[in-house]
Amino acid sequence: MVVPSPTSSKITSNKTRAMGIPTIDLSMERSQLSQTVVKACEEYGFFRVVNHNVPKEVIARLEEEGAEFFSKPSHEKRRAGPASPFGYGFTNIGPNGDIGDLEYLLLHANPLSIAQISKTIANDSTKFSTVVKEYVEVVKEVTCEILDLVVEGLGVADKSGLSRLIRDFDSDSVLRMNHYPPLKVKWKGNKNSIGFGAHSDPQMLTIMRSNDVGGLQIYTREGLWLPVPPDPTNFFVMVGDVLQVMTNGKFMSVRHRALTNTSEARMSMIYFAAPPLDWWIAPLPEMVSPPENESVYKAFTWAQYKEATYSLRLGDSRLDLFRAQIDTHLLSSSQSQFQC
Ligand SMILES: C=C1C[C@]23C[C@@]1(O)CC[C@H]2[C@@]12CC[C@H](O)[C@@](C)(C(=O)O1)[C@H]2[C@@H]3C(=O)O
Ligand SMILES: O=C(O)CCC(=O)C(=O)O
Ligand SMILES: [Fe+2]
Repeated sequence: MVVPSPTSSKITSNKTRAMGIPTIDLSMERSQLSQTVVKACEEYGFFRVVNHNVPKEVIARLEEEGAEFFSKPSHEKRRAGPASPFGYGFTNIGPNGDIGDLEYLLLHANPLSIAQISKTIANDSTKFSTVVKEYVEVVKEVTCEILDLVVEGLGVADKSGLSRLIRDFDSDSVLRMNHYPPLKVKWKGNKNSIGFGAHSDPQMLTIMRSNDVGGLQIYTREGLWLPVPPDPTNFFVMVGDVLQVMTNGKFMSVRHRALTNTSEARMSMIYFAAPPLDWWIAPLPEMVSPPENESVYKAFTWAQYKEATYSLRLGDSRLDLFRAQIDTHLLSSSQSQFQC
């Protein structure tokens, strides 16, 4: 069932409804669950997941490894950088001049890559690598369960068509740990800064959690930035650009950003589920039938989409470049108004 989060007001009208954060209880009866997941993806592109069965020890172990790494002196952390794209990064986000008040670790989710990069990150690289792999495995399962529910709710014939891409050994999924230190300068009143600027995630689905410090905001269809109350024991799920294309625009990737907190450090861990690089992305057959439901997007590989993503700024709207009929005005306005 889509229900308001405990911190949001009771859903009563269309206006207040938009203000709530939908919560999906994974222990619910399956047919109802799949419909609810589809509804949340369609209406918000964002929801909280509870009763996910991920052992809290797995989360705690990664949290501990992250905290240990980020507490090291800068010169030690820099040995794991620069993030191009994988490794340790700070202030710079991506290759095109985007900046934010954060430091991060960006890792490919493939077990061999994790083992390799861990050597540059931790003194006990075997422990670090084991903890990261364990987290990736459990969060991948949650992702696949959600994707199977999506497929079921949409009435797609190939029941594991989406999750198979994420389970594939060559899946291009990544794991990111962001650390937002508290502001050094204390302002009168509350003055937050931008930790991670507004954007949508390019992949299929994003599964994130953070410690008990707020900062994440999502951009609602009503044009408001909605703060997401932190929930360290549960996950937040976001529709990414690839799922928008695969559903032919029925789902829309959600814009979001992270603000820093003035007094407390925030740490988030985010799994971005992506298909293999050579996978062709196009609307699912059921999303373009009957035939008058034409595809809104051209087909492209994930590698092509990534290339476009990395050639643009964080807040730019890359999907416009892959529309079946490109409006010339969209080409020039793919430089987004959402930069901040
Ligand atoms: C500025 C950039 C960083 C980013 C690649 C990009 O060129 C545009 C998208 C950014 C993003 C956002 C979601 C994920 O955090 C990320 C890893 C991704 O796949 O796309 C980052 C990229 C990055 O930090 O490398
Ligand atoms: O750290 C966060 O809460 C959000 C970061 C984010 O959106 C990203 O890394 O893509
Ligand atoms: Fe993001």
